[in-house]
Amino acid sequence: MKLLTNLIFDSPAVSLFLAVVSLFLLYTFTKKNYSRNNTHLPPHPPKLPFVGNLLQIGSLPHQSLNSLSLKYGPLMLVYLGEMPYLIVSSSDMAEAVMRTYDHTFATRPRSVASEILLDGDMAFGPYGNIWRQMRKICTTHLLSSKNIHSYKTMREEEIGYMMQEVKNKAFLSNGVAIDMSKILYSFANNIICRLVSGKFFRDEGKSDLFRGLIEENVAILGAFSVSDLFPSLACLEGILGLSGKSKKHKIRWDKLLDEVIELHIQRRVCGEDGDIHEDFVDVLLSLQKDVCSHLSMENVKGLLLDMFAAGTDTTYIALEWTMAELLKNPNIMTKLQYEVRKIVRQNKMVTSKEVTELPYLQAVIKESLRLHPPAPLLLPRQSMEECNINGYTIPKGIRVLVNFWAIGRETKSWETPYEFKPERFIGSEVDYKGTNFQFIPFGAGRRICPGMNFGASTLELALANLIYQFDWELPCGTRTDDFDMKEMSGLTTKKKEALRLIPKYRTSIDE
Ligand code: HEM
Repeated sequence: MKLLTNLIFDSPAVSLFLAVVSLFLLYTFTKKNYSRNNTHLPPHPPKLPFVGNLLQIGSLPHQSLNSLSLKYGPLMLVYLGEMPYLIVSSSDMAEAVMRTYDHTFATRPRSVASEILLDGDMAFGPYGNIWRQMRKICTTHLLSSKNIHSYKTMREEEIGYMMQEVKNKAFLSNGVAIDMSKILYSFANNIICRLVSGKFFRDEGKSDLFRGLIEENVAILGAFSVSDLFPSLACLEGILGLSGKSKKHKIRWDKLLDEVIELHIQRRVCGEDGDIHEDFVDVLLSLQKDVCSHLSMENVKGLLLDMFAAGTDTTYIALEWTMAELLKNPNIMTKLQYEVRKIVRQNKMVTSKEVTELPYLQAVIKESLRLHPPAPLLLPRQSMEECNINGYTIPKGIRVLVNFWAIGRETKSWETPYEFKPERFIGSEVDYKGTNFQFIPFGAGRRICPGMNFGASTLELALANLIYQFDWELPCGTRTDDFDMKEMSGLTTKKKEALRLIPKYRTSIDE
């Protein structure tokens, strides 16, 4: 989540902005706020007028919020500009929000960018009938267990392409480290584009176009616009805010999605069927024809955009961190390679079926998601009515951030929480399905990630093949202790430095 601090310091309009801030300081002193009206609100750190607690939030908000919550408790208020946010930082409080009061917190706050870019979508859309209908389509027609199984061949094919790319780059680089972040990003991007639009995206130049648009999406959706945090400055949105950028970006998406949809319509009319399986565009177009369907073309495009935005970064980031942890912990890498190579003896590639027989691999992925959740603050929620949690009044309309990064490090749930120790998941019932609130990398409740099973299967198969087919080394001169594990802030949290590794292809699997 791009911080306002970034917004202020990066913006060319910084001076104008600060001048306006000073003028409004006086105004906000007199402005009524939640804390003066209600004494039962959760505690909050001391705040400055107008900017609230913004200056206490560093470039990695989940880490700053974790430090504040250790002082002010697992349910605290933080003022980001004029807007109060409820920060949830323990498994108990997460359970209260996402199970006990699941319905109360089932909606999402709208931001300037999501309002423009994702009008009619599901992931950032308000809770209600349209969301329910889209969610049903998503879980029964697009990402059901049956469908996920049917995407097996496509997933294996895309992993095959990635393996070939690593092999080629390893050959050409002649023992020099290659940029694995780039390769993993392309893989995650290709698999989501293929899932959503079939092979269309591979047409001339389209792959790069999709990639650029998705990257821009994540950047825009992860940034706060001025009026998101300072509603009293809404009049300055046009000059300082994100709305202009979001509108331009939306036009580019519309053009591309119209083209994808038109091509799918024509293909149906001509009776062509290039892909063995229907892709998401095909499914959504069929459903739209249903007389009972209230799915507008905006909803179809919104759902397609959701898949691109929610599926690409998360998958790539999870793979990037898992590989980084394995290189940092060579004993764990050896143990994992032993497990995979023992089961998979005959094949050139690990198959989806074989992955189900690899408990240590699954433990490694869970441990990586615990320490490095791709979405450390999940996606924001908003309360639809007032409620009472732990003796505190939670007002209607308040925005909520569940800090899973902090929950994954809670000492009451996790022994030596900062250590990468996959063994903790062996023989443990703790899973990410949304019922164990100490482990919710995919969220929980009615807004839980509908791509969880698809995402997890992709991670498992990709990782199994990466470590089955290759041995991996750090760049020459880098020791495991020096290996950079810093995070970079955004809607999702990737590695700050690109993951550069030396892959050594195991020629024995060709024999
Ligand atoms: C490692 C992979 C992934 C992770 C860690 C992840 C994580 C998340 C999280 C934390 C949320 C918010 C849940 C909440 O508010 O409780 C979410 C929502 C969502 N995710 Fe994922 N996700 C992943 C992969 C995917 C994939 C592959 C897709 C689609 C193909 C997807 C589609 C969505 C959608 C559409 C939502 C919004 C759901 C709603 O608001 O009803 N995700 N995801």
